[in-house]
Amino acid sequence: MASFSGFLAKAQMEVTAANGIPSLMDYVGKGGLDVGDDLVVLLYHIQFACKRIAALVASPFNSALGKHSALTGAAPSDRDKPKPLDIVANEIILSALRNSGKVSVMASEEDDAPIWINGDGPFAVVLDPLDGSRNIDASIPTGTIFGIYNRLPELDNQPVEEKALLNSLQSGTKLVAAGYVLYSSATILCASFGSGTHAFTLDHSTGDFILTHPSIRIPPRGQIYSVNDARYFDWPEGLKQYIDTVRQGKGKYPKKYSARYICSLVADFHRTLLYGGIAMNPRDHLRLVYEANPLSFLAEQAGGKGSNGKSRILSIQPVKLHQRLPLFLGSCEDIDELESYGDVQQKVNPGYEV
Ligand SMILES: O=P(O)(O)OC[C@H]1O[C@](O)(COP(=O)(O)O)[C@@H](O)[C@@H]1O
Repeated sequence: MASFSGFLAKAQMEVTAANGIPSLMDYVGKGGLDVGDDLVVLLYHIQFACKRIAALVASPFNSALGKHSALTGAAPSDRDKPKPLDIVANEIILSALRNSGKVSVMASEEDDAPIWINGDGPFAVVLDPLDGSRNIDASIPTGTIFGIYNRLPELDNQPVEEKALLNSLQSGTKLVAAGYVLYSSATILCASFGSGTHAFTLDHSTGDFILTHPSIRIPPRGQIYSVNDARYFDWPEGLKQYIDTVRQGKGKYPKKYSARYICSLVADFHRTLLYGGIAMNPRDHLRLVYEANPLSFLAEQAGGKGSNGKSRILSIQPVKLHQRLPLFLGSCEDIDELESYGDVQQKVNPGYEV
């Protein structure tokens, strides 16, 4: 007799096929967006790596792994040292990118310098393999963020270190594709290839990412601000005034705003993409190359904005791989209103190491 889960899987496959709902791989392939064979192969390997990471994050053994601090040399109180799962995730993605044969260089939050992989690979990939990993022990959502650039052929004859770095420091305006994978109650892969932002939910019964949110549009206005407001007293006057104004319903949108803050960038951004509002970190904390740029690309492709509080994130030329900056992502009208307060970047950061 067929098992219930087998029955469920078959029924779901029939429903998806009957409704013509494509999987990620169908969607990007020749019958869909047709993003090109090289990018399809790369995406196949990235999504495969992220399914492995999703399984690890949800594993009953992930916290046991976390206790082996000898693996990383990190003392438990050392807030910014990579946790073991960050490292495992990094290795999983590196191996997937190598296996794809499509990547010349990978630049990751977990590595001091970019890793040169294969001079023939058509793409450079920047990534944060597991953001928010300090949340894992409490089963709070985490995420992988990635950005994909074309390799710059004019650098091919440069020394390896130099071409690895310069390929990784391309302006966000040159992104070919970007995405994130949210590991939460559902595992969601959200990506853009330069024609809209689309999200796919992992169907655990078939192992496919299924298109669940085609052509996402961020509402032009949200009613939510997302920030760590324990730092209120370190904020500049402009940011204090903006938050005080919208939470009293005295802003351009005459409704009282609500606060939501998960403290996990991918999760806070995902909610903002769907519901609108602003996800922000006003201090110099988040990274331009592999956090702010990919997420700003997704925000813009969904009709929203990514700003450092003064200007467009994608137009900032990176000068260092691990460069940090204030980040404001979300609804167009909310970001415009916030920027009109002028002074919204937190310059001081007393009491916090990073
Ligand atoms: O401490 P803050 O300012 O609230 O910053 C929280 C942010 O830091 C992050 O945890 C990333 O920081 P790490 O790279 O140090 O893990 C984000 O996921 C989150 O949005």
